[in-house]
Amino acid sequence: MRMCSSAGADIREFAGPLRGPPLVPLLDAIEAGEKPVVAAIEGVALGGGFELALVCHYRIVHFKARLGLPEVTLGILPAAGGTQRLPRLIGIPAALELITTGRHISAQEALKLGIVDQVTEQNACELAVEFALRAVAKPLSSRRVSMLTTPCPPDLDALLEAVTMQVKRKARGVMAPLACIQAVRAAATMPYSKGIKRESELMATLFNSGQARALQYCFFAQRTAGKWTLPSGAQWNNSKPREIRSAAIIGLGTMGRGIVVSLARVGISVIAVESEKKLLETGKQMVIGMLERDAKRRGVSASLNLLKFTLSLQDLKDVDLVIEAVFEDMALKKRVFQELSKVCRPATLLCTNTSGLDVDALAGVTDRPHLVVGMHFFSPAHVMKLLEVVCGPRSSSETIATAMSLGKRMGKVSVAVGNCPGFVGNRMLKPYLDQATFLLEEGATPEQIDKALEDFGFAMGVFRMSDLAGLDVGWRVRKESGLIGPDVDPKNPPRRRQGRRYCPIPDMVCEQGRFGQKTGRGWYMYDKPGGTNAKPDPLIQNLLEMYRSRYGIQPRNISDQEIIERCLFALANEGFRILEDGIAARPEDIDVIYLFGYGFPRHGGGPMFYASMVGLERVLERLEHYHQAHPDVPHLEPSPLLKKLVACGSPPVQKWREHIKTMHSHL
Ligand SMILES: CC/C=C\CC(=O)SCCNC(=O)CCNC(=O)[C@H](O)C(C)(C)COP(=O)(O)OP(=O)(O)OC[C@H]1O[C@@H](n2cnc3c(N)ncnc32)[C@H](O)[C@@H]1OP(=O)(O)O
Repeated sequence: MRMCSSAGADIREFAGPLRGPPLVPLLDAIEAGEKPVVAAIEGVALGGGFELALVCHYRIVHFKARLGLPEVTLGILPAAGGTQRLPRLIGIPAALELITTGRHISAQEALKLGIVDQVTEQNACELAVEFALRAVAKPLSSRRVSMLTTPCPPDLDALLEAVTMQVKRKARGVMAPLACIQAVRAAATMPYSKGIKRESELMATLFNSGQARALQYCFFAQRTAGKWTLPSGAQWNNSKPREIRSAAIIGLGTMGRGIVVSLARVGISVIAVESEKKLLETGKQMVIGMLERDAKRRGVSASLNLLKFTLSLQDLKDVDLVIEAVFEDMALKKRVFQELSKVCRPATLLCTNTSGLDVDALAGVTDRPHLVVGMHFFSPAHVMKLLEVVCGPRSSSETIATAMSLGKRMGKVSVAVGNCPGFVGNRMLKPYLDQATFLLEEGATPEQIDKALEDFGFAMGVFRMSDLAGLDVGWRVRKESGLIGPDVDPKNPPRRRQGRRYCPIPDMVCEQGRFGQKTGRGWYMYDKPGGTNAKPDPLIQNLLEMYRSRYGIQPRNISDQEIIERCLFALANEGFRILEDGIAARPEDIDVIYLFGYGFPRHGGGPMFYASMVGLERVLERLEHYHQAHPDVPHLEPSPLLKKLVACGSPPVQKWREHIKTMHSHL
C-alpha cells in the first residue's frame, strides 16, 4: 500500500455528519487479510492515515516522513482503532504520551519506538514491494497488531493516575486528553473487540462537543491568519517578500535580546546595538547564554558567529532590515528613526517593536515611510509565537510581505493588523483589565478573579499575568496619557477620568513600589524579587478594604459567572469594534492573537469564537444588562457590529466578514 502522504481525515467534514463507509470494519478487514500488506510512507502519516498504516502488516518509512495521532489537538481521539493498536504495538507509556499530546514524530523516533520496520533514504514504495515479496512466505498472525497482548506495566493504575494529573494540570478543563487516557486503559484491560467499542463510545462524547468545534476552528484560523490582504488588492499570494540576510536590533532589553535570538537561530546575521558599554556587555552575555542553551536543547551548535555587538548606529549602514526595540517612548523612538534614515542605505526596511505607539508617526520622521512597519513581538520574544505585523497607511505591500515572511521564518504566527493605539491585542486588553479592577472595587479579590479565569482555561489570570509583565509599564502609560499626575483636573471626582469610570487601585499598588514579580510584590506576594510562586497578600486585602470604605462602597459577593461575562464579553465587544474600524481583517485574526499572545484557552477558540459559541444574542443581552448597571463604562455598551450580527440572525464566525466588508479597512 503506497501512502504518499496522508494528513488523515478532512477536518472540515467534522462540522457535518460523517459520510462514506465506516472506517473501522474496512481497516479490520485489511489487517485480517491473508495477503501481506506493507505500508510505504512518505511525507506524513497523521490521524486516520497513521491508523491505516497500523493495520498494515509491515511499515516502511522514508527518513523525512513524520507520523502521529494529532486528533487530541482537534478535540477528538483516534477512533479508527488508533487508541487500541498503538498501545499493543509500543506499550502503554509511549502510546499514552503520543496519543494525549498529539505530537508528530520523526521516522527515526518511530523506528526506535517499534512503530515501523524500516527507515529508508530511498524510494519507500520500491522497498515496500521488495519487503512484501519476502513476506509472502511468512506467517502473518504476529503482524496483526489488534491480536497482540498489550505490554502492560505492573503499576498500570498508578501510571494512568499520574498521566491524568499531569494532563489536568497542563490543560485544565480540556476533555479530549482525558478521554484518550480512558481509551488507552481499555486497550490494557479489554480484548480488542471490546476496546474498539469503548473507543467509539468515548469518541461519541467528544465529536460534537463545543471544545472539538473550537479546536478545529483554531486549526483553520491559524492558517487563515497568514493570508493577509489589503484594500489595494495586494495580498499574501501576489506580493513578493524581500529576502532578509542581515538585520539589526536596537536596544538589548528583554525584548531586544529575544528578537536577536529569534533571528540568529534561523541563520540571519544580526548586529545588536546599545547606547552604553555596560548595557551592551550585559546584553551580549545574556544573548550568548540564551543562544547556547537554545542550541543545546535542539542538539545543534549555537550560531554565535552570526552576531555582532556595537555602540554605533553607523555600523548599520548595510543591513537589510532594522528592528527598533528601545524604551516605549515616542520622542526617543522618533530620534532613533531619524538617525536610521540618515545611516541606513535607502532600501533598508525600518521596523518598530512598539507595543502600541503610532507606527505612522514614526514613518513620518523617516525618508522612506513606505518601508516602515511595526513588528510587535511578545515577551519573551524567543519563546512567544505571536507577531503582530502593524501596517501603517504608508507601508508598502512589499514591506508587509517581508515582515510577514520574516515572522514565518522565525517560527512565529504572524498576523497583519492596522495602526491604532494598542493595535489589536493591547487595545482589547484595556477593557478586559478595566473590568477586572472594577470587580475588585465591587468586592472581588485578585485571587478570586484569577481563579475564575484560570478555571475557564486561561494560562494565567489577569492579575498573575500583570505581575509577570510588570505593573510599572501600565502605570507609566497612564501617567503619560494624563490619567494620573499633575494634568488631572482637580475638579474630577476621584473615580472618574476623561468622562468615564476609572479605578485608581492599580496606581495605589504601584505607589507602594509593588511592580509585580520583579520586586517580589505586586497583586500577590512572592518569596523574593523575581520569584514566581504567587501567594495572596493580606496587605492587598487591607488596601482593598480601606479603599472601599473610603469611597463608601459596600462589597458584594461576585459570582464566577459575572467575572467571566464581564471580562470576556468586554474583551469580545472591543474585538467587534476593532473589526468595525478595519484594524483586523477577520475575527480569526483576533482569535489567533489572543490564543498565541495572551493565553486564551485553545478549547475556547479565542474571544470572538467564544462569543459566537455562547450565542451572540446572549452576549448582547448580557452586555446591555451590565452597561445598564454601569453606564459610566463605555466598553460595556454593545458595539454596532454585534447588534448588526444579532439582527442578521447571528451568522457563524466565518461569515461575519460579509457583514463588515462595506466598512473601512485600516490594513
Ligand atoms: C473517523 C476519523 C478518522 C481520522 C481522524 C483524523 O484523521 S483527524 C485529522 C488528523 N490530521 C491532522 O490533524 C493533520 C492536520 N494537518 C497538519 O498537521 C498540517 O497541515 C500538515 C499535514 C503537517 C502539513 O503542514 P504544512 O505546514 O505543510 O501545511 P499547512 O498546515 O499549511 O496545510 C496546508 C493546507 O492543507 C490543509 N489541511 C491540512 N491537513 C488537513 C486536514 N486533515 N483536513 C483538512 N485540511 C487540511 C490546511 O488547512 C491548509 O489549507 P489552506 O487552505 O492552505 O489553509
